[in-house]
Parts: sequence; C-alpha cells; structure tokens
Amino acid sequence: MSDVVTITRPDDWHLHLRDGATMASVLPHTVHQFARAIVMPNLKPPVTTVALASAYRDRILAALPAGSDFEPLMVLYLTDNTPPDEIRKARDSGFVHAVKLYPAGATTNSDAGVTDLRNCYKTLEVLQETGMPFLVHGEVTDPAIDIFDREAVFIDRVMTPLRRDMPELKVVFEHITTKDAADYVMSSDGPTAATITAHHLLYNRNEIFKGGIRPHYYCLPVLKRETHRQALVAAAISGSDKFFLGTDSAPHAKGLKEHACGCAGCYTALHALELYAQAFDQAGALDKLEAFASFNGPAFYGLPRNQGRVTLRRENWTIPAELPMGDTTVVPLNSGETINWKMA
Ligand SMILES: NC(=O)N[C@@H](CC(=O)O)C(=O)O
Ligand SMILES: [Zn+2]
Ligand SMILES: [Zn+2]
Repeated sequence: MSDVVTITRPDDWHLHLRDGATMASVLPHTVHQFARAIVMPNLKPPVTTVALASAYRDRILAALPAGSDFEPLMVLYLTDNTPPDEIRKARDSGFVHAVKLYPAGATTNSDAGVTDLRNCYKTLEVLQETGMPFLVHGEVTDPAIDIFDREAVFIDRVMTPLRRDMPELKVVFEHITTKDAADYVMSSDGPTAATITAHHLLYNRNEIFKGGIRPHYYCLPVLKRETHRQALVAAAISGSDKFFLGTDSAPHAKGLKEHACGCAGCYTALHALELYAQAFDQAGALDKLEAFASFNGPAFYGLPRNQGRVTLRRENWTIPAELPMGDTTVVPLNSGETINWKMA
C-alpha cells in the first residue's frame, strides 16, 4: 500500500469559478491544485460570445495570485441563436477551447440554454469542423421524467441522435453519474469522452439523507444509487482514455445551500485532488490516477500535457467548517470531516 503518489500536474476539465469577489475567493484553491481548468460559462448573464469570454478571461487573469502560471480555458455558452460565425471566432481566438450545452432549465443558470438541439445544427456543424469539444450537461428537463432517470433518458433522446447526426463532433458527456452513461461512453466509437467528479466516485445518494437532509451533498446531476457509483469507479480506473477529471466544483453561498429551496452544487476546489486520490486508493488503483487526472483530458482537447509534478501523501487532515467567499461564506464538501490524503 503506497503512502505517496507523485503525478504530472493535473488539470480540472469542469470548473465553476463564478465572478467578482466570489471568484477572487475560490480561484486560489483551484490554482493550488491544477495547472489549467475548463471554466464553465454559466454566469449571469452567460458567456455567450467570444467578446464576453475574453473579458471574463481578463478578470480571471487579474484575480490570479502573484506569480501564478494558471491557465483558464474558456468556454462558450450555446444558445438557440448562437451564430455559426461565433464558433469560427472562438476557434480563431486561441483562448476558447469548447462550447457548452445547457438544456434550458436543467441546472444553475441554464435559463438561456438550448430548448431544442435541432435549432443549433448549423452551428454544431461548424463546431464539428473546428475540432473543439462540445461539452454536454446530459439531463433531459422533461418534468415527467424522474430526476434519477434524467441522465439515462438523455442518452436515448439527445445523445444518440446527436452522435448519429454529427459523427465527427468531439463530445464530452460532463459529470456522468450513471452506469448507463459510463457504458455509453465506453462503447461509443465516435470521439466521445466523459468527465467524472470526485463526489460521484465517492458517494451514492444515501449521502444526501444520512441522519437528515444534507444540502451540501446536493448537486446536479444528483448522486445516484451504489451500483452507479461502482460503475463510475470502474470506468475511471479502467485505463480507458475516454474518462478524465472534472471536479464540477460549484460554489454557492452557505445561506443559499442551507435554504428551503437550496442551490445545486458541491464545493470541492479546496481538496478535489485529495478526494480523487481517496477514491482511486479505495479501489486499489492509485496507479491509474495520473492518466485520469493529467493525460486523458489534454489528449482529448488536443493540448500538451503539463510540465511539473505534484505529490499527494497519506495524511489525515480536517476540512474546515466554512471558508470566506466574497462577503459571505461557502461550506466545502466534507466540512468538519477528516480525509486521509493531502497534497504536499
Ligand atoms: N453541478 C451543479 O450542481 N451545479 C452547477 C451547474 C452544473 O454543472 O450543472 C452550478 O453552476 O452550480
Ligand atoms: Zn452541469
Ligand atoms: Zn458544472
């Protein structure tokens, strides 16, 4: 049993940094852990144009700790009306690396998202030509579909037709939570990949209800039953290069999580790599962590691997109860708990 793991500096392929004072508070955590991150565009208003992405990128760079070489990889938020030309501009920018699908109403700040993907086919054809990945929040929004089935139904209703119609499009099935999605990605022949969060590798849906309702374990897509968690772990440690690290760290103010209608999202930027180490360790597969965290993502995005290495040690430490965030606080996942890996 190894007590030390050293891997190539990793990246976070799915991250929410928010904006303004919130961003300034959370950014140092990610910068400490990762060399680059795919920065989600679900701001208010959303990052729908290259001009907005450029301005957002400048705000991130301005908020970086002194001396940091962290690189934010920007993403465009697709709407029903995104013109094909915006995708060409994105490719030419050099700093936009992907386009994101939020089905309208599926998750936090998705109101401006896509109502029907067929509205976007002209634009997606251009995206397919550019080779930039299409990042997909894969849940249907049909209220008649049980919340635990929304990802599986999305495969039949949206993913399969999309793959058939755009066979060359690079697609990342973001934050997968089911065996259905893991199997789909594993067996698809097109350029299809998936990100997996640390919390979906570690927890099943019981965690949300252990001893009472625990809002900090509520995220979208919601945690699923144990068989699904096991399938996600199997995919992550399989050695397949289709699966890579995306924390989906999604900060919300403490009062908006501990609320009658609490926001979806788990804050893990503080200790994400440690949580992944714990998940891989539990599965006896620490030797598979490096490819998942540091190789598979850049390969899919067509970017170089990072230089430099990071070291994790088996060491107990306690996650703080809360952390300052702008003029409020954020409660990290595992607050008050002891975890057993720590970055050096
Ligand atoms: N994952 C979440 O539960 N929340 C994310 C949105 C998202 O990634 O769907 C957020 O922006 O808060
Ligand atoms: Zn999402
Ligand atoms: Zn997200």
